[in-house]
Amino acid sequence: MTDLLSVSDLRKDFGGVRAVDGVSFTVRAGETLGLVGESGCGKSTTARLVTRLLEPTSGTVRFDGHEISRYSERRLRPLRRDLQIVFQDPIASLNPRHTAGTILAAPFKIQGVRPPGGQRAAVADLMARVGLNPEHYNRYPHEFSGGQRQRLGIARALALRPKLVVCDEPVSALDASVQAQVVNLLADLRDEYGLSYLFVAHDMAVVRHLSDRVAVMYLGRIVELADRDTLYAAPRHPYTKALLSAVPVPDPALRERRERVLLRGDPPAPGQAAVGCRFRSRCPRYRDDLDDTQRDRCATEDPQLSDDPSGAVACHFPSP
Ligand SMILES: Nc1ncnc2c1ncn2[C@@H]1O[C@H](COP(=O)(O)OP(=O)(O)OP(=O)(O)O)[C@@H](O)[C@H]1O
Repeated sequence: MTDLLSVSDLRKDFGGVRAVDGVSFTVRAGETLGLVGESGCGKSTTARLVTRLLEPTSGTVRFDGHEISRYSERRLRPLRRDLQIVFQDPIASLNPRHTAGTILAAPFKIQGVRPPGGQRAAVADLMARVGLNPEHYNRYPHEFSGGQRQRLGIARALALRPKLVVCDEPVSALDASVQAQVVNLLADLRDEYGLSYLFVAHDMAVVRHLSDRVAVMYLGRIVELADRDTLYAAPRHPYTKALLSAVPVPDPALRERRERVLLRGDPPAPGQAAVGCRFRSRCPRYRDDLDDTQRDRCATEDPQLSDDPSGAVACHFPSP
């Protein structure tokens, strides 16, 4: 599989805050890479850097053969056809004064694309494909429910059949029952159109459902990256373990068996904890399992993401 997106040592500073601090990953053609972590870890910033809604402080973003990290808006425009984003909050990302029809016709207009059967028919097709009633063509965003608005946001992203869709917390603003429907829609559309996703979310269960591989982010860095099944069955980084232990398990029998890892303390502010492992202030392993010599290593040496074929982990003492 070829890499559609390749991100290397990406950094973004906002004033003194280093929101993204040396992130590297790839998304292969046809693949879904999940990017998961707590609020504030830099997921949204990464999504915006990759889609070049933000310009990186340093590092590179290579999309479909183009190194776009310094591209001007004019040079980006033709590539935007193939590189789309779905936002968390469809209310904020849809113009309240435009009808569904106008919103969905915009991508064709902006790119100067004339769909074979005409624009109106193309928009009606799109609406039907994402489960919206094409008769609601003249409705405004506020006349749709939250889930329907997100379907509209997805339809807009898919209008020009992109290669990569960056989904930035696409279901976290929705009710649980609606979340599952939208996640299933994203899965169906991916299979039908052969899409690749960078799927950004804080919810481990949602990420598991869609991803082929998963990257776990903590304070601006990727701390673990592995195949989905490997990561969920045998997490190696103490932070990944903690995130997984917080996933609700519906079956009480399973709940009994699972060891709970409690994270104590707040994460340090981004940009701080520059010396040593940035997770150690909350790390249950550091606190309970390591001897003084081992702890000293965590306190002085910044763990780098290993390049292990079975999965990469940025920890000096990962679980086997
Ligand atoms: N435009 C900005 N100006 C200043 N600081 C910012 C800006 N955008 C993000 N940050 C800071 O960068 C850090 C990472 O934010 P980001 O939104 O990328 O995290 P996140 O993991 O997506 O969290 P959330 O899920 O809450 O959006 C945070 O400390 C945030 O306050």
